[in-house]
Amino acid sequence: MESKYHALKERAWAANMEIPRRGLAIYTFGNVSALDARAGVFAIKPSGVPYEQLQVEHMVVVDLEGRIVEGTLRPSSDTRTHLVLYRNLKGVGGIVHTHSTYATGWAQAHLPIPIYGTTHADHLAEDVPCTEVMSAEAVERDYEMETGQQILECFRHRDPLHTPMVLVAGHAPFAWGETPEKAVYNAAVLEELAKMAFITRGIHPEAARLPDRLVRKHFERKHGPRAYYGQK
Ligand SMILES: O=C(CO)[C@@H](O)[C@@H](O)COP(=O)(O)O
Repeated sequence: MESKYHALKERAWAANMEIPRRGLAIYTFGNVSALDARAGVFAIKPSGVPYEQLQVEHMVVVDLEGRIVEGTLRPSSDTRTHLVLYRNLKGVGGIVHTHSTYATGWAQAHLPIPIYGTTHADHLAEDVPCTEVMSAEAVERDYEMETGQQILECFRHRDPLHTPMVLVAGHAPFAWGETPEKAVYNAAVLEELAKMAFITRGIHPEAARLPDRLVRKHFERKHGPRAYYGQK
């Protein structure tokens, strides 16, 4: 008999299949989840399953208490990070974690991605934030939950739906969106912005950020007039 979560699992599976298709991860690096807010569950990629072997029935369904509701495989090792974000970021329907090369490079350097140009401003009106480096105590407590808390700390004064991405210092990027498809789109945009910024800084180490007036112009052209620019 078909699972009552088949549609959710299929949507999460399809979003995961976009990750290697967009060159955002190899083998098992990363994971995508999709939320069914009404049912109070999300479907997430199982841990350690290579994308090319992934099937819809492999997807694991987890409730917002972190309990496995359906699935025979172990959910992604990042499940508790997804859980923290779903519980606290209202309006988020899909979350992506990858180890995409350039964004991971900036995360490993513990640096936000500066807004150097209009390509960046078309998507965000601020630097891509990077979390603080996690303390040894937090690592020992619960690395995945603490990673989620570190991300929330970055968004204490930011609107997560206007800056739907973050670099986890020493680790790699997370991105999200109102839908899993939008979350994958944001993860792909993040990687492209990271690559462009890396090249810009390589050409000119002292490259200047885009002036605010141009940031505002490009962000408004895409998103309409807003009272904020990444800030709550
Ligand atoms: O970030 C990491 C490891 O650093 C994980 O996302 C990556 O290895 C994928 O793990 P899962 O296969 O989802 O458990």
